[in-house]
Amino acid sequence: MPPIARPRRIVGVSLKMYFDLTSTLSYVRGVLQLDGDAWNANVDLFIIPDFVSLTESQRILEPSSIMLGAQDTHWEDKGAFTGEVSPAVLRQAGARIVEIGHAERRALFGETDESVAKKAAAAARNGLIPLVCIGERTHHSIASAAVGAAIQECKPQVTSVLAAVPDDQEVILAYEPVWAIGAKEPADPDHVVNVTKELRKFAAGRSGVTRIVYGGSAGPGTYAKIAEGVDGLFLGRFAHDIQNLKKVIEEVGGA
Ligand SMILES: O=C(CO)COP(=O)(O)O
Repeated sequence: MPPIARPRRIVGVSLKMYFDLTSTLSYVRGVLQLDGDAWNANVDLFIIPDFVSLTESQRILEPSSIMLGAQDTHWEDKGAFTGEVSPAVLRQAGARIVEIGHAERRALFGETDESVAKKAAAAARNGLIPLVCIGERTHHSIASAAVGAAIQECKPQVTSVLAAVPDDQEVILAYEPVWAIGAKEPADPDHVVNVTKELRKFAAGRSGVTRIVYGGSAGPGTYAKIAEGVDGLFLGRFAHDIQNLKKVIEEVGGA
């Protein structure tokens, strides 16, 4: 059998709630300067600022191929849902991707597999690519047990989402072990490769493109060690320095 073609690689950054409005927009302008033929050929790039910065970010990124994302969505398109943001409005504001179920939202804001699946369906319905964050909460010290435990915890997170979106819907799965987020270093590369190889099997047979990226203290030097398992990286703090982001894009595009 010929090897299964791997999807196009992708790198993304979530700014979470780290920056104020001015810093966010100057970051987005800085990233725009990185857009160029050298890496465009191999890598997709996305940025996820806070909701308020979306429309201005869209104006900045308009001439580029850089995709804009939102950090969350509501599962209904409109109605009496004070404080929530509609996926239809996100699309109108220029978002192409919507992040759903980040570990911080699951831990701090009561996000569940059920709400994540409903949000993924809402994203799909509105022409947005769901970027669904999954990952185990506990770091097992025995490496051999850690992979099985991670798969067990991630399986319902993945399958509930894939059951909720059309088979041909493009999906990005971000494998982010909770214990590796906000840490000094990313998770052990062997662990990431072993877990993501198994996760890919849950999406086998889908007709829609399913990309798997790794997140959790990722930065320059991370991708090469885990390229066997993932299609790219989802960055947090270590992309705040735009030169680091540039290095990562070059590494992912060239690997
Ligand atoms: O949560 C993350 C991306 O969604 C990763 O954040 P850090 O890279 O800052 O750990």
